Amino acid sequence: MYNVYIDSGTSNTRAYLVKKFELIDTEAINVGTKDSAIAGNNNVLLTAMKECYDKLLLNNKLQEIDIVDIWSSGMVTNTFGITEVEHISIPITGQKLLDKIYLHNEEKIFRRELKLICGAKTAQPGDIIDIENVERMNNVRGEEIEVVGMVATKILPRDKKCVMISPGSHTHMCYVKDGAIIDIASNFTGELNYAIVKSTILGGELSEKDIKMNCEYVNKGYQYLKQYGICRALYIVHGTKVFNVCSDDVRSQIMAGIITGSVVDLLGVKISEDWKDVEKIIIIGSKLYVESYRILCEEIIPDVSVEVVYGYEGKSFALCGFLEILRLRNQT
Ligand SMILES: O=C(O)C(=O)C[C@@H](O)[C@H](O)CO
Repeated sequence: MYNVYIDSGTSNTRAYLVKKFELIDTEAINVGTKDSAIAGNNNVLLTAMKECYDKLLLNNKLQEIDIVDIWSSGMVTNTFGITEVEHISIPITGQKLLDKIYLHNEEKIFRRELKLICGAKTAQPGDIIDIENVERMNNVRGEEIEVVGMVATKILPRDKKCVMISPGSHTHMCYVKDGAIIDIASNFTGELNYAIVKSTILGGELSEKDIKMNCEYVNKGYQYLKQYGICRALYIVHGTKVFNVCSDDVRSQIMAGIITGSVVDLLGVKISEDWKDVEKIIIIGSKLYVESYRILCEEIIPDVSVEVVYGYEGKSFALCGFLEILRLRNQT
């Protein structure tokens, strides 16, 4: 009995073949909802998802009939994903995600039912969101299942109030209490970095690799941000090239300090105003730049312990979250 789980974000898609509760195989592709938003329709995303799915079947000598269910989480429920499904309101637990699974009959490419795991929002049912209050709204699609995985694996201890930070195309900070997400703060980060790298003069001045972060340069970027604001801070990065003061690697670390600094500054404000009882900050990610979050959390919020985790027993936290959903379903 096999399930396929497809975790698809803004920029990437990962598909997992699961037998009972065991991971059998995985496939990934650099296509996400951003690509359907740019294309103006979701064919590119669905085709990429199906390509991963077909490879899993082919590589494991399986047929369509062997797959009991196909599940998907992340940006697939965004307007530009598979089909738009409203977020679920906080508080969010694994059980709530399971209870609200959305069944979607995908007729274009998969031609079968998909079980969609919904995202989460801070707005409550019935809230009217307008230009006056939208700044107080936050939402995730994909990070909620990662939190479920982190709670299930005890990386987020149930008896501690934690902030989970998931750096990515967008960086969300989820405030987790008693194993449930009770608040979120959302930021536009990786996509900003990508746009700067792809479409500005800085593109030719920054390192193309994911490089090791050094606190001296990350802190420098943060200081520029604080002192001058984002526009001048970015110009200073350009200035280091004009006046030939440092290498592309150093510039990239300064740049990380600027973008990450803007997020961690917000975290500092949230902790001093709303999330006062936070005991631990846990950052997840597999790339080296994620260290910039640890460096700046230690700098800006020195009283709260911070840890970077890269997954659990070789599994992504989204997969751990999905396995937890399967377990919860088995119990009912
Ligand atoms: O809810 C949406 O539609 C989003 O755009 C959420 C997005 O920021 C993801 O959480 C990124 O991982």
